[in-house]
Amino acid sequence: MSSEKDRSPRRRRQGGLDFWAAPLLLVRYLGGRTTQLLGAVALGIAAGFGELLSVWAIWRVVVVIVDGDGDPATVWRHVVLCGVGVLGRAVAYSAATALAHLVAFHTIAEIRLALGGAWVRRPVGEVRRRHSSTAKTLALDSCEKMELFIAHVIPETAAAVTVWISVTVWLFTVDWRMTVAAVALVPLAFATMLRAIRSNGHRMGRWLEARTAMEAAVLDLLTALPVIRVFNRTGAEHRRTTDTVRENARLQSEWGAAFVRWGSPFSSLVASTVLVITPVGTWLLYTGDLTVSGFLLFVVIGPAYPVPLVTVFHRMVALPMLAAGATAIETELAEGPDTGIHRGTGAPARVPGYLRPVAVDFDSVSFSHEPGSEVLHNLSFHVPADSVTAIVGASGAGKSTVIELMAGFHTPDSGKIRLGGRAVDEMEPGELSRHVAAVFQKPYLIAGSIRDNICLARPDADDATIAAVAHAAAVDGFVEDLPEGLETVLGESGAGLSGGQRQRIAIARALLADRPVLLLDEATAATDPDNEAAVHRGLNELTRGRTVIVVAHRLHTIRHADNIIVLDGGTVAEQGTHDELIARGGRYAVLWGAHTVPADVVAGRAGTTHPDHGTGMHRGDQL
Ligand SMILES: Nc1ncnc2c1ncn2[C@@H]1O[C@H](COP(=O)(O)OP(=O)(O)OP(=O)(O)O)[C@@H](O)[C@H]1O
Repeated sequence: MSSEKDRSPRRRRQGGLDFWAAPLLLVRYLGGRTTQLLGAVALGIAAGFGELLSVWAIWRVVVVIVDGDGDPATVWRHVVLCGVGVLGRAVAYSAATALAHLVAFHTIAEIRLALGGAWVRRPVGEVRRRHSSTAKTLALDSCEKMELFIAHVIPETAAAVTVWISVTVWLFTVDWRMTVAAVALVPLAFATMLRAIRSNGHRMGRWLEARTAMEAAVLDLLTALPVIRVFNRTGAEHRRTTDTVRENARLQSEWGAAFVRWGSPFSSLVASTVLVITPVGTWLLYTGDLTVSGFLLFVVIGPAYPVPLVTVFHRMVALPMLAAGATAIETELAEGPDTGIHRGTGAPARVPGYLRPVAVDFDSVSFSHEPGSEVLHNLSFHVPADSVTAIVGASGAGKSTVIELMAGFHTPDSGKIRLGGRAVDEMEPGELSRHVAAVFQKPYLIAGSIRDNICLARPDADDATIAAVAHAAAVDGFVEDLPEGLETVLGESGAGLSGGQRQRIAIARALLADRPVLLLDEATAATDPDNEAAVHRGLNELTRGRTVIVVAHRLHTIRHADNIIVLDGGTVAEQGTHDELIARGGRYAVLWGAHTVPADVVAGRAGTTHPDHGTGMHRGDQL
């Protein structure tokens, strides 16, 4: 039965490459530029006819000299016509190329925006699972291939085919036998070219994968260079990169060998047209069925006029690569669920309680990052509005997963997450992010200035408000020392700032966002001692008057929390206040013991007796 799925990219490309992927992608993202594209095609055809006019004029000059009376006026008229043809071709070709490129750039921009939109809407967890080189291949390399298709293949093919057909018809009216001789080898030549293109079709998917793997390996090598050096893994990591580079070269050689096998006969066959024209023409001259000028026409034009087609076919060498890239883009745009939190059911965008602390509930939530390995099992807990709940547990217990689910990075496999009583998966687009702010262990910073980073959620914030949050988060302390102040443009991922400084920017950003629910995932773990007090001051300010869920390994930072949930293997092992849990002597007491003993050893040496050196989080006056 024919269904919607039958036309899906995956279905169409079964058994090889989907050569329709690029044209379909173009149609989808061409927008209102159809007229411009048709204009480029028309100008391309005009350029082809300009070239034809010049060749025809030269032939007429030859005819006048050989057959006619050699009238200088006629000769000059045709010389002028030849010039008009050459000039016309140059003008039309330039205009066609410029117009086609404009269309190409616009279309590629639309495709890139669509890819960006798809990644932004998709659950963060799903997008993060992929290596950034995959995104780079799709958004840069595969999109660039579309430029070749739109700006060159389309107008040039239209021009070449139109001119070839027109010239063939014209030559046919001059002498059909010579025309047959002139085109005799063309079908054979193009059959070999098609064979050459198809011979590599099945290799393109693998080549694309190999290229992506190579780029990923190079990126990994560069990113991890410091630890690779420190741990003396240079040889091993370099070998991994080398292997991917070699594999890429091997596939390219394979591709080249297969192409040459069929591509070379193509070039030879096209060049051999004159070998057919010459004996047939000589015979017809001998029998008196062809004039000398007619013979010259075929000898001059016969081998030359398929040349634009040859150029086009050489461009088509890239078609399998283009098809593979376009298919990958199409699959990326079609694939995967939109993040569940955007599937609204018509509820109002601003629920009652907006910007007031709301309760958070996990109601029998189960979740697996990978199919078959569930991380959270029927997890239920209640975080009252305007309270602080800490989630602790051994490494791998699922603490960060709880935070990521709460932030909407993933959708639960089953169960509900509720915010102020409303299920997150029934919220309107953007509603969850209007309620929730997060500060992670790694303070993700965007490319831009410190001000841009602080104002991420509220780009229109006024200077006084920015100054207030910068002060509360102790950002102003180090910003004042920077020559450009808040306008200082950060290097990649905040390069140039310490971990604590980056964290303070993240805290200022969350303060300015002013969300009623705050998620803190190991927000102080990477903070150096010099910055710790400042970061804690910022956090204490941030947690005031909000519903806070905090994940922490350093238990002394959360011992004043209203409720501590101890996770074990994706379920709640126990919960209560610090004192209650210590008194119970269960899992938390064991964790606390493990947490304090090594610290006491250090503290003992330093002459102190407690790990909390006064830097713990204190929520306003409560925590
Ligand atoms: N993106 C992911 N893909 C696959 N598995 C994952 C992913 N993230 C986490 N996991 C797995 O889920 C489980 C819970 O991980 P999670 O990071 O939530 O634990 P955690 O309690 O925060 O650990 P830690 O204290 O070490 O940060 C672990 O077994 C981990 O290997």
